[in-house]
Amino acid sequence: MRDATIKAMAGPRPVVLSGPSGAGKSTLLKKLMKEYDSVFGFSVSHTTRSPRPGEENGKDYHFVTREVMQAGIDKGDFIENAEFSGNMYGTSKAAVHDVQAKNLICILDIDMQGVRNIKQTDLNAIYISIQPPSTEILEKRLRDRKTESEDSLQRRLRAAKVDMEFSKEAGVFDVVIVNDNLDVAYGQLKDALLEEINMVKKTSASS
Ligand SMILES: Nc1nc2c(ncn2[C@@H]2O[C@H](COP(=O)(O)OP(=O)(O)O)[C@@H](O)[C@H]2O)c(=O)[nH]1
Ligand SMILES: Nc1ncnc2c1ncn2[C@@H]1O[C@H](COP(=O)(O)OP(=O)(O)O)[C@@H](O)[C@H]1O
Repeated sequence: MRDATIKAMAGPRPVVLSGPSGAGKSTLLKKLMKEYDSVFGFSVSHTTRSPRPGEENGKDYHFVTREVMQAGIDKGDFIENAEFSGNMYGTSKAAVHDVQAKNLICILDIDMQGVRNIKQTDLNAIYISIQPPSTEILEKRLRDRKTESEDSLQRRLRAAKVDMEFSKEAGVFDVVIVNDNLDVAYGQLKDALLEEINMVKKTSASS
């Protein structure tokens, strides 16, 4: 077990969303948080990448330098961390604690290294993979998003190929959702989480 302190704070089971960059994780997650704002809370990761237009420090990510991030890792502040496409990303213990302290379902948006590492903890998460319909569609969505340089785009597409294979490994994900039509994919995501959503709603109604 990598971290035993998290368990003491345990509320409802956390949800891990993973999948290739551009598969639609943020889009689906934002829809879910909007519809169920009193049910889900987002685990705000740290990253060394630069903010995109519209991204807010402390809301989308904690945007930090490599030095600050490494110091936090060395201090033991992180549950997991990974290098993705030339940048560092990581989930701090505080990010998960903050959400669980509010008795909300904690959602983590992390890459496949994060999935492997979170599986070693006692977080007892639900693992959901969001996949694109094809690599061609993924590339088009990433290009249309206009957030990446050509180099960053190519790195993400290379990582996507590995991620798409990883999603097929037996026993890793509880649910794999192919995000073709957004409304259909969103419906599948809600279905996968229905039990947890109802549990949180019942608990908050009775308290
Ligand atoms: N391991 C890990 N991966 C993360 C974390 N935060 C974000 N990621 C992943 O890092 C990758 C890149 O994220 P980002 O730069 O926001 O790009 P995007 O996925 O294309 O929107 C995605 O696969 C995220 O799921 C984290 O705290 N830990
Ligand atoms: N089902 C879908 N159909 C068409 N475009 C989509 C769909 N889902 C997401 N997108 C678009 O694809 C791009 C990548 O989605 P995003 O949520 O940023 O992916 P991720 O968070 O997995 O990197 C965004 O521009 C988003 O608006």
